Amino acid sequence: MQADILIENGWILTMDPENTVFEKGSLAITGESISAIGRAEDLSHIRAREKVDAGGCIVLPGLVNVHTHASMTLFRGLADDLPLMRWLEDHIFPAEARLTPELVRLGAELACLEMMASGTTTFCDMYLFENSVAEAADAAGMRAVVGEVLYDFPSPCYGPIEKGFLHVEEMADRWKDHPRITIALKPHSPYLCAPELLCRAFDMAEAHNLPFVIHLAETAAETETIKKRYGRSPLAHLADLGVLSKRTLAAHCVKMDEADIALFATKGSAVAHNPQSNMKLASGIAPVPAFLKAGITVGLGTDGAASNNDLNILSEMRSAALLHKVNMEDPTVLDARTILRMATIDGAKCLGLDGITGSLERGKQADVILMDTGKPHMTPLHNPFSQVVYAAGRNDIRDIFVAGKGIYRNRCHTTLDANDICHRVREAVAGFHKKV
Ligand SMILES: CSC[C@H]1O[C@@H](n2cnc3c(O)ncnc32)[C@H](O)[C@@H]1O
Ligand SMILES: [Zn+2]
Repeated sequence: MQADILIENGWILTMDPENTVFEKGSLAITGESISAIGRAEDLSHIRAREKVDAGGCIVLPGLVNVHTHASMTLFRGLADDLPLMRWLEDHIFPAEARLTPELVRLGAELACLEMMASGTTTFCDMYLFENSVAEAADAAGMRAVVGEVLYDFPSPCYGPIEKGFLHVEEMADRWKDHPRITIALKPHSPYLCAPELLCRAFDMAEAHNLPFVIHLAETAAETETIKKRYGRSPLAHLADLGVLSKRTLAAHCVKMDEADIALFATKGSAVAHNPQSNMKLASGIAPVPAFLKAGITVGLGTDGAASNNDLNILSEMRSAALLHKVNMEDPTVLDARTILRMATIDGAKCLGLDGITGSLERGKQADVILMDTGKPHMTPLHNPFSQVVYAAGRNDIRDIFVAGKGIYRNRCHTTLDANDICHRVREAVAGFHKKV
């Protein structure tokens, strides 16, 4: 058999339904896909254009960041240590009024650099001027689910909401045949979107068979507002409107009680859990163990870099594991395997992409990362799941492949010019500050 790339002798965590592990395994890539995977000795007959020595590496599916606002890298550190509403209304919304498609593209490129260097191959983004984010993801060689944010007030991107729906139609048409970019419907939240907007966005998602992504139940203030306005919890309000289904991904879900969770589980919707953003904005702790018990799919997100302040899913995994253990006073909740599934195959499920990514299986897209285990903090290596979740840092990521293409090799970006982008961001942000 002839392959394009053969990754040899790595400790492979497939994240397939059985959590199959090959302690000394190989993985062959032909074109965009995984053409063989198994024990190294069983695949030694495979010839390849390029052989990649993964000795001393853990080989994993690319990580999936199910909730971010990539271009908010531009606002990293602009305003910290504030609750959500003051942070948004006093600092972030005024800064965002000055955004342009060019700035959003630059911020997204910076985000892609950071995400790739920390093992992320797929991300789900909601922001303004999202065509620019899709272009950045495309140039980076990453996989992305992108959607223009919709809300009741005029957007700096499309103006009034009527034009917003037209804009989303155009985006869906522009990117419909792209192999790595998916468009989604992304109304901001129940508190910034009227029921008519939510229903229309959901109907459009149904008509185009696209994901429907929304912020939900992020804070106590949101619950209070929605209860006052509609007489029910944010979750019950969305259920009433009929916008919860298998295509719905709800970000945060911090303020959900037992009744909300039971109702949510019947809809087959998924949760994007953002532990670091929720901790930093002091929003609260999402009841993730209860979600899992109810059979709800949960993926991990960073949220934007202005409320985190990085885009590192590896550290998000560790935070999620530790947060829920201490919250439940139970060290057995969210074990390392469960956490790694949330950051890989369950993340892919949240985005409707589990048929093509999220695990290393023959026929799936070759979205693969190699993690170096040679450094002192990674030594010794008793259990690779534990090592990835509790010990690894982003500097341990050595190589990344998306759809069979090496987009980060030997800790160097191959698709984007990191020095140039960082330089341009510094310049753009200096000018931006002067205008504020
Ligand atoms: C998400 S794009 C639209 C809008 O939402 C703002 N935003 C960023 N982070 C959050 C969050 O955690 N909850 C609610 N809204 C958020 C972003 O700055 C954009 O203006
Ligand atoms: Zn968000």
